[in-house]
Amino acid sequence: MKVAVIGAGAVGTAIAAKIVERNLADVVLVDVVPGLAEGKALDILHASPILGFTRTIRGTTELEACLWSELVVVACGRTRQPGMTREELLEQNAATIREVAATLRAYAPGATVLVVTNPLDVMTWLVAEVTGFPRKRVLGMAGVLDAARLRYLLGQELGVAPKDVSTLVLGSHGEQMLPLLGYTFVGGVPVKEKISQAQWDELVRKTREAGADIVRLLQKGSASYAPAVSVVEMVEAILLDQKRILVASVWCDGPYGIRGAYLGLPVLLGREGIEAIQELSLSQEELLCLQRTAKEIEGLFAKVASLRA
Ligand SMILES: NC(=O)c1ccc[n+]([C@@H]2O[C@H](COP(=O)([O-])OP(=O)(O)OC[C@H]3O[C@@H](n4cnc5c(N)ncnc54)[C@H](O)[C@@H]3O)[C@@H](O)[C@H]2O)c1
Repeated sequence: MKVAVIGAGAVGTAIAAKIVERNLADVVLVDVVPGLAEGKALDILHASPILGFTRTIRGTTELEACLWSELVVVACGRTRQPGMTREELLEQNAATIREVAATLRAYAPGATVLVVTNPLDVMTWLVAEVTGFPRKRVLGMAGVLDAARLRYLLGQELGVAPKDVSTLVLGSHGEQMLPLLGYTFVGGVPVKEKISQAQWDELVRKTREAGADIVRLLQKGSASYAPAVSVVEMVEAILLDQKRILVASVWCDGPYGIRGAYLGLPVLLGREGIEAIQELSLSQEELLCLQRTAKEIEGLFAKVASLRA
């Protein structure tokens, strides 16, 4: 099994390391900076005697090395600077993603592509547009991370292990993310029975700002460890055909009254990529929020398309 990880920065390198550590697949790590991916790959391989993994990893500057990969993780491009929104990365990252996607179309035509690059939903759409791959094979990671951040915060608030908190965060990876109070449970008990609306609102605010808080603290670069772990959760679900139900940025053309947008929805994830979109029962307000978000993301598609003209 071969996985290509494009971008040997903070996120891409952590993803590559976790894939081989878990013996999920052999990895090709690609970066445009000479020596970077090769150096990172060697560093990871030197851990193999201690961690006991047997999968290999190779670093290269050649995008063509993704040849016949079954899964490609796209984690290249710019990160936010303090004070920036993810959307402000659109122009710079669109050019990079176009180039990468054109290579994938030629060299990895059977691959499932998992996008990490921001702004997430629109970059995922761009990969689908340029590759022309069936849309069930092009998806993005954000909802797993946003839910993990909310689960952590709820665990802290209630003094329980974050692992025992479950939740769903739909919509976009940004200001418009939609955490679902009615689908949030602590040890199987609805969280509504444990916290007030004001507490919930505050935790949602902190979740929305979690990425920006890390950017501000780091001053250079953005979150990488939890994003990488979130991506590998999805990689595992795909490679091992686990039929997990996870939130991914996916092409929605009908469900939730949304026609023609990439945004975060719960899906059944397996070897075929997106095997189904789960339709949840939402309040009128939640549904409207999701539909409004889809419209905003569609606006970004148009903006990317105009950049090309
Ligand atoms: N979806 C999410 O939840 C999420 C979370 C964290 C980061 N991100 C995004 O992931 C991206 C990567 O983040 P990072 O922290 O690893 O950034 P980074 O700056 O550490 O690494 C990015 C790497 O991409 C490489 N690159 C640029 N153009 C390339 C190309 N054409 N081919 C191959 N490599 C290329 C750069 O040389 C660099 O090494 C950013 O856009 C960031 O905003 C998304």
